[in-house]
Amino acid sequence: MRTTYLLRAVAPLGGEPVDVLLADGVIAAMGPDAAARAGDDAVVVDGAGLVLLPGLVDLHTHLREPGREDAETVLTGTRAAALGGFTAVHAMANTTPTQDTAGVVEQVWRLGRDAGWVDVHPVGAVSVGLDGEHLAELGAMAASAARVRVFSDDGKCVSDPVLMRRALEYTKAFDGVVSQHSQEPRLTVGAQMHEGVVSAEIGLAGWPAVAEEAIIARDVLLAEHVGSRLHVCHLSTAGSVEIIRWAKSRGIDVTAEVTPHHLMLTDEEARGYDPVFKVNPPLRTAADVEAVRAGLADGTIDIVATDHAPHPREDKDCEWAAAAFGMTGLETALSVVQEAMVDTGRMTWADVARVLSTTPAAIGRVEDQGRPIAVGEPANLTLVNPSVRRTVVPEEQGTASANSPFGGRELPGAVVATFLRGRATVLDSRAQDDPDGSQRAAGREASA
Ligand SMILES: NC(=O)N[C@@H](CC(=O)O)C(=O)O
Ligand SMILES: [Zn+2]
Ligand SMILES: [Zn+2]
Repeated sequence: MRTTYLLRAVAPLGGEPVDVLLADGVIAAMGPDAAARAGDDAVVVDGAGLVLLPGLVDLHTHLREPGREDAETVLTGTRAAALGGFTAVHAMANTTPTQDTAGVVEQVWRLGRDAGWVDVHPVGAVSVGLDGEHLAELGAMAASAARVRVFSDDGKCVSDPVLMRRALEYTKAFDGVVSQHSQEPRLTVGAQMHEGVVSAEIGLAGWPAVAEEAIIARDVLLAEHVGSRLHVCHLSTAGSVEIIRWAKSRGIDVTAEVTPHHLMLTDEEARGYDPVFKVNPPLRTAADVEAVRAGLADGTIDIVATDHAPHPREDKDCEWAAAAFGMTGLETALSVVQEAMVDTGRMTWADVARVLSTTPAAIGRVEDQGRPIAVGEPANLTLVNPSVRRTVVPEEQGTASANSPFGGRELPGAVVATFLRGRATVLDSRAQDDPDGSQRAAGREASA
């Protein structure tokens, strides 16, 4: 028997409070009907003051399995995702072995299904072993059980324009999209942080904005020439926002993402030489932060994606130059977006639903996520309390790694509950462990 939930007086997209009944994996009723139809055994959630959002969808997560289970596994990473309010994640391809064949993407997809915390959509590599030279079997990954639609060599740039052109051409056949990590490799040899005043003062090799912008400019022109769609990963500079704005005004089919950390943090953080702030692309200037916030608010930037990049202690607790690039983000993303965009009056909760759920689902061609909050829709939902503040303690998070750049900071908002097809993966802000997997199995049957 599956649990039903009566959410009392929750505010869909921050609007008027209403009762919502979740039963049999779907939104069964809304309004006065909901309480009337709830049975005596329904679990009642007091939702006064809480915002109900469609379950969040991340287009850019590193789950690290297979190969770096010391940093994260599909199980720990997807539990972290559920705690962050996500109901689906796209798992990046830079695993070991690389997610460049139907076999490997199916393995990751199965691990995600068996874990049951969120839906896992593996990203397929563009090139074999991310070698940047040989096109991977994109069609076989698309046709596999994992139904791959997003392809990326993320971590590395598809810098060869001929390979990029071929990938853009091939993905058209199955409505896929190439998600580019825009980093001109020759302009960033040995780069450690944003190239600017701070890098000059503290003596770290710079990663110039033009290394990102040159690739984005090239790729939007290639996408126009080939007539295919393009997605730009973790855009980080004011110039990149300008190029995307221009491309969209020309009718080029391009979408772009920004990470929570690029919406909040600047290169000033590097002054303490703490590698927790070392990331690709690097934290930029305050002017860049303002530009990406403006770009997200006006729709030039389509989505927020976490680029959750867990690393074990030994790869981060070392000198800056030796440390790995990347920071965790699944469990702070919504709070950072609230602080940077909602509490500043630049976006509404409906906008948050668009940039963290509806549009990422659309870009990834995920049909049962990012849906309207309406009767009959699958109950993939997130319940948020925007009125609380909490201090981030990386060691207490669900992720297996502690490299959060927000450790020790106070952020607004908390995920109270996450529902995946009507089943609570998170309730009272706690992960709902289900050791025998019975509820998860029930959820799967209902969704099949
Ligand atoms: N963002 C990062 O700094 N690191 C990512 C790779 C990537 O997203 O480019 C990782 O895999 O660790
Ligand atoms: Zn990247
Ligand atoms: Zn990444």
